[in-house]
Amino acid sequence: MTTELRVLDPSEWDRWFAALELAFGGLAEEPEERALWRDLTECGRSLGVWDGDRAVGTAGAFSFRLTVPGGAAVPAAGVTMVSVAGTHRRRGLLTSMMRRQLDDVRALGEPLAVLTASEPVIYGRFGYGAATWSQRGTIDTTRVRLDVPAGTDEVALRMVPAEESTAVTEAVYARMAPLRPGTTLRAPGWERLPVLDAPGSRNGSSPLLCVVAERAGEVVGYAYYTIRADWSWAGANGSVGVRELRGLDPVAEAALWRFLCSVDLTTTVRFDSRPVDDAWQHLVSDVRRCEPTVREGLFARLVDVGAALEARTYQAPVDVVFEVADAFCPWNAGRWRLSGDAKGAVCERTSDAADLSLSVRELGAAYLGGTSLAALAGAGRVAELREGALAEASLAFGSAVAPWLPHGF
Ligand SMILES: CC(=O)SCCNC(=O)CCNC(=O)[C@H](O)C(C)(C)COP(=O)(O)OP(=O)(O)OC[C@H]1O[C@@H](n2cnc3c(N)ncnc32)[C@H](O)[C@@H]1OP(=O)(O)O
Repeated sequence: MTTELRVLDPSEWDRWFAALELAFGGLAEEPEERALWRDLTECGRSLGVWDGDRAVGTAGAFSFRLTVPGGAAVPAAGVTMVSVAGTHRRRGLLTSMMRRQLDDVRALGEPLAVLTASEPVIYGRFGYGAATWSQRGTIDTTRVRLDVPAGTDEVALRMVPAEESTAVTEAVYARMAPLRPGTTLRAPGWERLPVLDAPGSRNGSSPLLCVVAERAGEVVGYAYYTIRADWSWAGANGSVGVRELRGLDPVAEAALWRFLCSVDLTTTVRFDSRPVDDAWQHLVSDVRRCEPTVREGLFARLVDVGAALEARTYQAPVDVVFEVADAFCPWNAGRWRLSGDAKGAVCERTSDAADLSLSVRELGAAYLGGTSLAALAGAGRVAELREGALAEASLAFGSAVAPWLPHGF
């Protein structure tokens, strides 16, 4: 078998994307969604593996900026659209694309690469660690009350056609993006993602709906949602599905939750992706009944350990030497001294004795403050070589606001 790995030429996009669709189960994306991904694909940094004129491997990268603890927006490669044809799997094609991609990311000077995984087992070997967590739940609105804060009645709610909503909702998104680590800053074009609404993807739900929250004429939040009607002999049993909900302050957010929990003829509100520290858990009278469950969201990979660790701040003073193992990107391997606090940090090579030993995968997991170094040490994945260093670093790496990825890519 002879295959060629090369940068994607825009004229090859259809064949390249069809290979991706086949690897993901063979269903073609809805035309609206396909067009969006076509427009967003950065061909110059997308890779294809070709067997003759057949695409057998695909891997893309978006030029993101990602909020990190402290609020900086750090350049990050958003790894995406990865696939290998069933006829060519387990022969190292993925490994060859990951090799080329991480070399390219390094050459571009992006300190981070991030991705969401179809299967979490795939990417650890390439140095990616699970860095953010996401929560789903179902509020049974027939049994669960919402206790909203004072002032909620002063928030006015207005329905806006989803297709006309993005100027308003993106402005809210942009104001909130620096506040939560793990959030991508949305470049032009990405505003189409939250309002994708192909009829073929609705699965019996309504078209996408948008409600905007306002106080004294100012927009203070929004929610995108759908309604699925359902009737039984006992009456209406419909369900609200929350796609996005964002309030600039707690009262605005509570007003949106209250609205969604009181949609007529529905008995449940379902959501698939909320931060693990989200306020809804404290608004409801019975969180247990909402059956919250958590899973990993964004995986992070430090492509340049020094630059990445300097780009964020630390919530407590820290001065530790890491012994980093990184077989896939050996330029990161060795000892690094990190000295920092809430104002900034320096991370440089050192020959001093190591305080903590770990692989770059654990550093990626801990990087955004959503996975604790102490917890990783509890699983044997971080070794403490100086007493006290683990507690010091684990505290410093934490984040007052849980990191969270608000949308897929
Ligand atoms: C960011 C994203 O886009 S996530 C989307 C990922 N894509 C998919 O899930 C689509 C369906 N799957 C596929 O296309 C392929 O199976 C891929 C891309 C996951 C793997 O491609 P391959 O070319 O077969 O991987 P490759 O041969 O380089 O394997 C590298 C190693 O990973 C292991 N591996 C690869 N995929 C998997 C998997 N799904 N589960 C467990 N191990 C895996 C291989 O066994 C191999 O291990 P080894 O180094 O110990 O021998």
